[in-house]
Amino acid sequence: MNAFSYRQGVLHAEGIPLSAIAEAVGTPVYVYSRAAIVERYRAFADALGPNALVCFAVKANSNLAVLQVLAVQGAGFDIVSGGELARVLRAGGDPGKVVFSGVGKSDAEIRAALEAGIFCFNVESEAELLRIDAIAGQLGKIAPIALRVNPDVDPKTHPYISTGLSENKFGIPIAVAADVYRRAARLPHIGIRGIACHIGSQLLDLSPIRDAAQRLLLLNQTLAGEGIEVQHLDLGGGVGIRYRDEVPPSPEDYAGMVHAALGDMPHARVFELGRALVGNAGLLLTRIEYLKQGEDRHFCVVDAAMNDLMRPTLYDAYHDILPLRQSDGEQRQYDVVGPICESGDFLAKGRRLPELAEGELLAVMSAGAYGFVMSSNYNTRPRVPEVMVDGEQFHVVRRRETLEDLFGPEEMLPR
Ligand SMILES: Cc1ncc(COP(=O)(O)O)c(C=O)c1O
Ligand SMILES: N[C@@H](CCCC[NH3+])C(=O)O
Repeated sequence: MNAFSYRQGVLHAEGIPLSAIAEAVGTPVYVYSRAAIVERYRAFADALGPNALVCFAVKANSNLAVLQVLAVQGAGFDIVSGGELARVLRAGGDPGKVVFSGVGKSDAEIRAALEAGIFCFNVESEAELLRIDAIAGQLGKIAPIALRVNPDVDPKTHPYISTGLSENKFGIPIAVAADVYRRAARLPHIGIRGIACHIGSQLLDLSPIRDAAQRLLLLNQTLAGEGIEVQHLDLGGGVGIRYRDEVPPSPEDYAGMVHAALGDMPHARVFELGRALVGNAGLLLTRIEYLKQGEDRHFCVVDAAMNDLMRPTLYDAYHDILPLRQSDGEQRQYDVVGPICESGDFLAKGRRLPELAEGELLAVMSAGAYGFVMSSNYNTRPRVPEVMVDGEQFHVVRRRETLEDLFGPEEMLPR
């Protein structure tokens, strides 16, 4: 399905013209499609089969309504902080389906996860393993763990979002992983459950994940030979989406790769998909404030900025920009920029668009993942609202911040 499409020349989110949302809620605003999220989750979960636990990587979009939609479908969750754990619990997610990744888990976060009864800690260093063992001991619990190994494969993606190379801070080098497992097996409050990895994000080629899976299998063989049995293999996330003209793997391609790599190993399979589930289920709606003629280019100044959507400036990422009204009129090249005082504040550069007018609405596409969650209050700009469309209806699932939300009396020194 296409959550966002032109109907009679007007861009809709499911059954609602986007202009109706802008009128009711104002701009900028993030708009998500419930049906699109459900469809993507179902496609992956069904293709991967009953032996799979598909965990949504909460970092991609932590809006409670998004988590709630996925929880109702039976999704698990991949979290990287106590804050994300709290969100999953608030949204009705099952703690028994939560995996906890991240290189810097604090005492308080480890304790909260043990108390909630999560499925598994993906442990990223030996020091962390010892700390989890000690805290589990204090609580009288056995902590379920997998080691997140760093398989040292090149995911062939943007260097900022690659995580599985030896130069990256993530995971335990695969060469020493067996040793750490041996030590883990002797710790009194650690229960070894799995082997995990995650090599990077926005992967368009599945062969690096297959290579990583093969390295996990070799490690599993070594461990099994010594009587250390794991019950699950966690291949992480990272499946890419189409932003422009990429051809990302389909859920069936992905499931096929997993089957080819793991064959009929009896182990449960865990996945940590973020972007692939929600990236194209969201957009950022913005209004044109001014059109401005530079010496050699047209600037289109919109009311959304790099603080609302950071990906273009941070990764030079491409996001399609669609005018709300379809037009086959003459095109021009625009730099679509925001109001922030940084030259890096752009949403698109040199983009061909039909001739634009002040006050017009634009949709910045593929903004459902790593959009709102990476926003900030830079330039004292309130965070924008989030809306969930459901057929012919929509719900405001996070209101726009007010200036009162942004500064409190505690900021002032005593007079
Ligand atoms: C440990 C871990 N799991 C899962 C993900 C989700 O990645 P993606 O949104 O690319 O599926 C990430 C982010 O790259 C991650 O760091
Ligand atoms: N924030 C990145 C993805 C990072 C993935 C987290 N490990 C993006 O927008 O593409």
